Amino acid sequence: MEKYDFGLIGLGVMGRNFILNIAENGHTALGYDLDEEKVDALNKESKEFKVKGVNTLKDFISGLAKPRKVMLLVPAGVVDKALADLLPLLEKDDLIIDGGNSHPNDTERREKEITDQGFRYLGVGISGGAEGARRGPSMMPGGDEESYNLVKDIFTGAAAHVKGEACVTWLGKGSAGHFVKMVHNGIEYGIMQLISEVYDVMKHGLSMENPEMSGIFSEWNQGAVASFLVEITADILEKEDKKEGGFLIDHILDSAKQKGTGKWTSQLAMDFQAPVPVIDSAVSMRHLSAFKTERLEADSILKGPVGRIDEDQATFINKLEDALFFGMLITYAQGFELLRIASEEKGLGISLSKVARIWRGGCIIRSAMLDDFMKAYESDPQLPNLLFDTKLSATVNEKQDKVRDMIIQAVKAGHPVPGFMSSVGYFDAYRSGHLAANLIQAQRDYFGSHTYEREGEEGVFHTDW
Ligand SMILES: NC(=O)C1=CN([C@@H]2O[C@H](COP(=O)(O)OP(=O)(O)OC[C@H]3O[C@@H](n4cnc5c(N)ncnc54)[C@H](OP(=O)(O)O)[C@@H]3O)[C@@H](O)[C@H]2O)C=CC1
Ligand SMILES: O=C(CO)[C@H](O)[C@H](O)COP(=O)(O)O
Repeated sequence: MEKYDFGLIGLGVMGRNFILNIAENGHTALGYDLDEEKVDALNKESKEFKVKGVNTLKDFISGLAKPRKVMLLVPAGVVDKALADLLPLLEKDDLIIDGGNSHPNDTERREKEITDQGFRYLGVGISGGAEGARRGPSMMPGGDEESYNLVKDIFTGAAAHVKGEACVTWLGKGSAGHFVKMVHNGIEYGIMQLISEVYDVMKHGLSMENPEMSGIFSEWNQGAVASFLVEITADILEKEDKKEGGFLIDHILDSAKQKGTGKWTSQLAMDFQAPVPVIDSAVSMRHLSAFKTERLEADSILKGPVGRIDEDQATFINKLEDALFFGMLITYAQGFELLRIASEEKGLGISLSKVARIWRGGCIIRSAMLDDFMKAYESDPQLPNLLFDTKLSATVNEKQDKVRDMIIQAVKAGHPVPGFMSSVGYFDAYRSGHLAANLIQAQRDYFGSHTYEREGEEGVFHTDW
């Protein structure tokens, strides 16, 4: 019986597309899913590609060439169960790859448990949604490098390519891959929040119609903020609603769901004491959006302006574009700084230039800016923050006036722009040689005798206030 090169468990949105991508690149691949319909659907593809779907784990395992290479693409909550079913059927040196969005702490625990039993384990982040999985995602592998080399060719063929370079590279030990994917998603939350604030101000502050907004986003997608998320926003805004007429966007409930990766980013950033306020505010805004009933009630009690922006539309739109550039750059800067801090503390050895390189294509946060980030980290791998790069700092310095002005006008007119406010607040705090934390030290000592440090003196002090 023919043995297959690669096995995939979970033939849903990502798994089905990824297995076809692998097969299209000349590898034979075997798929398994609990859902028989998904297995049948895969078998319908077998005329075109060397793929096959099977209904039992036993057939799946016996059909794979040794050492087996098995990737899981199942929801985070069922990974342990899927592993418990799988492990008893495997043999020493078989490789298990978790390709889903797993929490980095879970990946570390699983890597230890699984390698202790003689198997190999990789935690690999994959980004790009259904289309990326099918045509070329960005892939973020972490774990033992020797194990990665077993699937390096398969992954390199499947990944997106930018300027001839594959958007995949081994990122570091342990949870490095899943940590990078988690931060990717945190940045994704931040940029989505900023774009939604722009949309809100355009719609309610400038009274713009959907096709007009779509046109602006399309135009922006040719410039400094060119990115996948800006591109799809242009598409979304012009989509008509087949059910009730008008535009689909106007029929969608203003209450966003989440699977949790943005929240994990904020939680772990807190653990590492890495400031990521744009991401935090994006996570909070998703929570606030879900308070629909409460918000409707508050709308009748809490009064404020919901007014027009009093500036010429073209001038204000130009400010919005610069604000989006500024906010996006700050969001990336926060994400990269979190990666730097966590990588150092955990000893993961993540190269930030490699991260920027593999995020340039295939993934949800791909954008024109990533080329500059890659160059910044290539010229100085020790860069503490992207804002220290000469070119990037000059750009934010130049754009900040327009961002401030945009925020002032949006706030005066009563439109919520917490993502942008967080980006400027972070920028102003980060560039402050003196923050007001001296007062916080004094207050802590006043109420709790926590002591304080003095400027230019060693040691700690306490005052009987
Ligand atoms: N969708 C996306 O855009 C992206 C998703 N991801 C991540 O990829 C992973 C997979 O996501 P996605 O493809 O969207 O999920 P789906 O829910 O679409 O697919 C998961 C599939 O796995 C099956 N499954 C669940 N448990 C088992 C098991 N023990 N054995 C075999 N099959 C099982 C499910 O079957 P059933 O439905 O019957 O339970 C389902 O068909 C997740 O971690 C997700 O966060 C990452 C990037 C993008
Ligand atoms: O990983 C992804 C994209 O990169 C997934 O689409 C993820 O599910 C998005 O996160 P959330 O559901 O929390 O919005």
